[in-house]
Amino acid sequence: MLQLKSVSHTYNGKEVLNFSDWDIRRGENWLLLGESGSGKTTLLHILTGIKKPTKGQVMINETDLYKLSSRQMDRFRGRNIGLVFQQPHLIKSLTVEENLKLAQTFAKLPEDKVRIEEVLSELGIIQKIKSYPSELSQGQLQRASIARAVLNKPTLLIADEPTSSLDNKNAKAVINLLLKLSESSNSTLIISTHDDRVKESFSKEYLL
Ligand SMILES: Nc1ncnc2c1ncn2[C@@H]1O[C@H](COP(=O)(O)OP(=O)(O)OP(=O)(O)O)[C@@H](O)[C@H]1O
Repeated sequence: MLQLKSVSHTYNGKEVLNFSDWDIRRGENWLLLGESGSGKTTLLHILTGIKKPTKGQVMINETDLYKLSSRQMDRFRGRNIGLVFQQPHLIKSLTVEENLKLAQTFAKLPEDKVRIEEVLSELGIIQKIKSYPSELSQGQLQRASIARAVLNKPTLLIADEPTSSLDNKNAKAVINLLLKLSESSNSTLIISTHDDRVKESFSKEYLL
């Protein structure tokens, strides 16, 4: 479902990052590992349509990502790719529910309150549906941002250092949740991490 072919990226004409080819099948779970500065963030941005690589091709579900127009890209990303960041990126002036509605609107999908309630219940934060991000704990915030990422049932779920700001208990819960959600929707999961607490749950690794 995802192929990375002959991809490299050059910053300022000198910093060259070469990425080995990567072939991911639907439903697989992968860890993206590499030292600081090895290019993990760059690669995640390339995989999610945020950064066009200097060379090479990214195919997701038979779509050549960088052949899409920016409009098509926004729609494709909203429907096919769920992103979880290190720090939850929710809009502070909107409630949890409004943040999720926005994710449906961005993907040009109809507003679906039932789906929003379903996801928040699954993640154990339905009681926070009308709360603002500032009223949530760190663990709840991370779960709200996971809710947003999985809302549109993406075939590819990508998490960039999702556990680094969490304590052991929340880190384990978040990993188990990501594994469970990706399994139940048969989506592919890629997690970039330094976190040893995460490594034991995965067998496939892409090393930078
Ligand atoms: N906008 C930029 N301009 C120039 N060089 C950049 C830019 N962004 C990243 N780099 C360089 O590219 C390399 C890879 O950076 P990247 O952020 O992808 O690494 P990383 O593996 O995510 O690191 P970390 O784990 O520390 O976040 C680094 O040497 C970095 O200095």
